[in-house]
Amino acid sequence: MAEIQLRNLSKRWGSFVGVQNFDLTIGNEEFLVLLGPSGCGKTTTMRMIAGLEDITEGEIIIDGKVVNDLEPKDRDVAMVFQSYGLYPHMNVYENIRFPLKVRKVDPATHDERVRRASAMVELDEFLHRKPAELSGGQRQRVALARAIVREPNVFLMDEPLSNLDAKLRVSTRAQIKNLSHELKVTTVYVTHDQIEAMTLADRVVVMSKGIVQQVGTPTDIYDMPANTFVASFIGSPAMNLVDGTLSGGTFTAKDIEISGLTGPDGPVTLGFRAEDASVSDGPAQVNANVYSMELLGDATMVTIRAGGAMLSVKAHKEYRSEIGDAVSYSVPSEICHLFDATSGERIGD
Ligand SMILES: Nc1ncnc2c1ncn2[C@@H]1O[C@H](COP(=O)(O)OP(=O)(O)OP(=O)(O)O)[C@@H](O)[C@H]1O
Repeated sequence: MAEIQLRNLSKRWGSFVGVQNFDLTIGNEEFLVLLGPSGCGKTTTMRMIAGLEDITEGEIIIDGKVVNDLEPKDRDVAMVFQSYGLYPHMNVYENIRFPLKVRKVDPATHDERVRRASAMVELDEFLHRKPAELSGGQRQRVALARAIVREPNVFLMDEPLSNLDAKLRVSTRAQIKNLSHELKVTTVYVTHDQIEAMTLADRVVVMSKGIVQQVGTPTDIYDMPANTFVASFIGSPAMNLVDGTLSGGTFTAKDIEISGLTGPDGPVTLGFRAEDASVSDGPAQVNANVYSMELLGDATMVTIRAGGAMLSVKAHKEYRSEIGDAVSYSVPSEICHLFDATSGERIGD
């Protein structure tokens, strides 16, 4: 159990900024996900917490103690990486036991601890196997068990699912969620996959170019993106964004007119989610021609080009039309988000 305080944390290599002024308290037992595109500074932040990367500026405080100068081994954090880092010559049992030996934990307790950790990730039947005799998912579970067996104060997980195929990723994700519920260990989890972030996190930190863009619960981030970067990074498909002009509460762009909005007159970016709008037979706010139509099984995604942007709406699964057909979208003002045209920052609630 641990609270982690990151106080104005920065990392620079020469003039290149990897992470800038990261300031956040991670609560005891919280599952925090660092989310962002490749190169945004997620791994660097995690490596600073682990003690694998020097800090240029700022402080890391774990349970009230500044750990900036502590060696990784003295920080009581366990890491799980995307490459499993298993020892090929050791069987599963010995791989899981290894951290206990290194840390000189009382040998009398090893067997019970290894068996408890391996049971948690359902590896009981594979203890005698070598890593080469395991599937990718099983190897990743050995890596998880090896972190669990230490009973650390903090788990740090860096894209632990990225080497697994899509199906295995979903089941292992559920297992991590279940484990974190059972173990109640403060966890920092790095991913570029927004679905992983949304499903696992108590809170998500969205990062871009070394800078924190928004911190919030998955619902906060989905429903109230702080800026156009977050809006376009979260959700599948991403939020529709279109540039236009707001005047007296009415947004206009080519083929689009939406009234009843609140915001200052002038250029703005309007956003709405595909599932919040609908294809309309009656009077509608967006009128254009179908650019593409994709059958998703549970819905039909209809995309048009309007206002210089591609805009998608989820229609009923039985909806059909042809490319080029005229189509209308109903986009009520209540589902719309407004962003400053220059800074991309959210306007109002
Ligand atoms: N030792 C280093 N020297 C110089 N630049 C570095 C070094 N390590 C990382 N960087 C740079 O810092 C930035 C952040 O890297 P980081 O690994 O934290 O990104 P990330 O968000 O984890 O990306 P990914 O998802 O690809 O792992 C990148 O632009 C990277 O090239």
